[in-house]
Amino acid sequence: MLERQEQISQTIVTAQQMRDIEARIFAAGMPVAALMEKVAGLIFRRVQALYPNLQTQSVGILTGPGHNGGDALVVARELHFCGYDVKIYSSFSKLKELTSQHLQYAQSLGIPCYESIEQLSDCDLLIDGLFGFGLERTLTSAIAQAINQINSWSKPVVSIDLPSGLHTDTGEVLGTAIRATHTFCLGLWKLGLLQDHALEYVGKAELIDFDIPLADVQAVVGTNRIHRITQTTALSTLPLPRPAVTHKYKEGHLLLICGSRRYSGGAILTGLGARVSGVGMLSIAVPESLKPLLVAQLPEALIIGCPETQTGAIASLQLPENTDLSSFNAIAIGPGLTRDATPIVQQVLSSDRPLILDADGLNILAQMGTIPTLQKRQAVTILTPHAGEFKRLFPDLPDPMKDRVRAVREAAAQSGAIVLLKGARTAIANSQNSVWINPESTPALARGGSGDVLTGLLSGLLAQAKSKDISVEKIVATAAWWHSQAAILAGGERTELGVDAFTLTNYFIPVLASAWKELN
Ligand SMILES: NC(=O)C1=CN([C@@H]2O[C@H](COP(=O)(O)OP(=O)(O)OC[C@H]3O[C@@H](n4cnc5c(N)ncnc54)[C@H](O)[C@@H]3O)[C@@H](O)[C@H]2O)[C@H](O)CC1
Ligand SMILES: [K+]
Repeated sequence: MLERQEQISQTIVTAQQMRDIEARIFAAGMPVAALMEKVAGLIFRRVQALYPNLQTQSVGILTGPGHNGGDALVVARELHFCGYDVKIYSSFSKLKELTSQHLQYAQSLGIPCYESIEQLSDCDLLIDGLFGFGLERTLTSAIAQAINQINSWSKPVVSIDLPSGLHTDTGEVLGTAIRATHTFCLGLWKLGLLQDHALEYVGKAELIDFDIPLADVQAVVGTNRIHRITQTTALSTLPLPRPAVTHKYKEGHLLLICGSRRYSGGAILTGLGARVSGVGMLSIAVPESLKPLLVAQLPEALIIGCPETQTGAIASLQLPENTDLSSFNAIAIGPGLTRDATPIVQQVLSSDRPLILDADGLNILAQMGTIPTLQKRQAVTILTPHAGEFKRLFPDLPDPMKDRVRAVREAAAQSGAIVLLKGARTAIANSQNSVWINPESTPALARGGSGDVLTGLLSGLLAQAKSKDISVEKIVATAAWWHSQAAILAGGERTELGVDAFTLTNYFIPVLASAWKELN
C-alpha cells in the first residue's frame, strides 16, 4: 500500500469531487472556519518561505466573494501581524459569511481595503484569492478588467488553489484568468491544472496537503480515479525486472512495421526507442530499400526487408520462414508508413497480437472507421494520437482541445482501446474509465520524431509486460513519464532547442539511472 503522501500526490479531482470530500470533512465535525485557518496558515508559511525578504515589500491581497477569498484574508491578517505592508482588494458586495467576517476583522486591524485594483499597483507581490474551485461561470467584465490589469503589471502572483478565472475541471479560461507565478493547489490536485491550455496560467504548481483523510478521498473518488503519474509510479515499474536466468526471447520479441522510401527516418527513430526499452528481440519490417539504413543504425535488430509498392511503401509483410505474427509479443505499426500500406495495417488489426498504432497507422485506422474496426478486436490495442490524429480518429467526440480528459475517456470507452493523447500534459485512458495524466513535460518534445521514439519505447516495454506480469496501463503511463523525463533532462543540459529525437534517445538510461539511484 502506498504511503499517504504518495496516494495524495497521485490523485486528481474535479470541483464536484472536492466539494464532496470537503462536505465529508465538515460533516465529520471539522468546523469550516478551522479548516480555513489551517489551510491559510499553511499558505502563509509557504509564502514566507518563497518570498523571504518581503518584509521590505508590500503585499496585495486579491479577495473574492467565497472561501478562496476567505483563505486570502486569513493570509493577509497573518502577514499584517508579522509586520508586512498589506493592502486588500475587495470589489464584491455579497460575500460568504465567513469571508465577510475575515474582511471585517482585517479592516478593524487597520489593513487598508480598496475597491479599485489600481490602489494595489505598487505592491511587490500579489496573492490571488479571487476564485477557487467555486468558479462556475464566465467572469463579469468588471472583475475581468481587474484581472487583465493585474496581468499587465507582470508582478509575481501567488494563486490560491487555482489561478482565478480557470475552470476547475477543464482548465478553460472563463473570460480571462490570472497568470500566476505560483499556484498553491489545496488538498488534492485539481483536474484543470493538468489540462494543456491551463499551463500558461498556472506557473509553478505545488500541492498544499492539509491532511484530508484518505478514507474521505477513497469514498468520493473510489474507482473513478484520475491518476497523476509520479516518479514513484514509474519506478515501481522501471527498470523492468529480469530473472537471473533468462534469454533474449524471454525478454520480449517486438515487431515494428514502419518506414517508407519517403520517410525512412521514422523507422530508425522508432527502432532506437525500442532499443532503449530493453526488449530482448527486436524485428523491424521496412521496405527492402531501407534495409541497409536500418542495419547500419540497429545492428542488434532483425531487419526484415519487405516488397515495396510503386511509391516505396511496404507492399506485403515478408516474415522470415517459420515466423508469423503470433511469434511476436507485441507489434507497433505506423511511423513513416504512408497511407499506401493500408493492407498491412488491416492485416495486423485482424491479428490477435497486442498492437500499438501511431502516425499513419492511426490515419489508416481512421479511414477504416476507428470504432467499428476496433470493436472487432479482443487483443490489447493502444493508440498514440496527437490532437490532430485524435480528431481524425474520433470525429464525433468532444474536441480534445477543450477538455482532453473527457475526450480521451470517451474515445477509450467507445473504442475499447487504451488511448494516449499526446500533448503538454499527455492524458491516457482505458475502456474501464480510468485516466492517467503525465504532470510534467517540456516543449523540447515539440518536434518531428519525438513521437516515433515514444512508439518504439512503449512497444518495447509492452512486448515485455506480459512475461513480467505488469499491467498494460502501467506500461503506457510509465512510457509517457520516461519519455518526458528524458526530454526534461536533455533540455536542462542542451536547452529546449537542443532535444532532437535522435539526441533524446541518449537520455532515457541516464534519467532512469539517476532517478533509480535517488530512490535507492
Ligand atoms: N477543501 C478545499 O479545497 C478547501 C477549500 N477552501 C477554499 O474555498 C475555495 C472554494 O470556496 P467557494 O466559496 O466554494 O468558492 P470560491 O471561493 O472559489 O469562489 C466562488 C464564489 O464566487 C461565486 N462565483 C462563481 N463564479 C463567479 C463569477 N463568474 N463571478 C462572480 N462570482 C462568481 C460563487 O458563488 C462562490 O461563492 C477553495 O478554492 C479554497 O480556496 C477552504 O477554505 C479550505 C479547504
Ligand atoms: K485563486
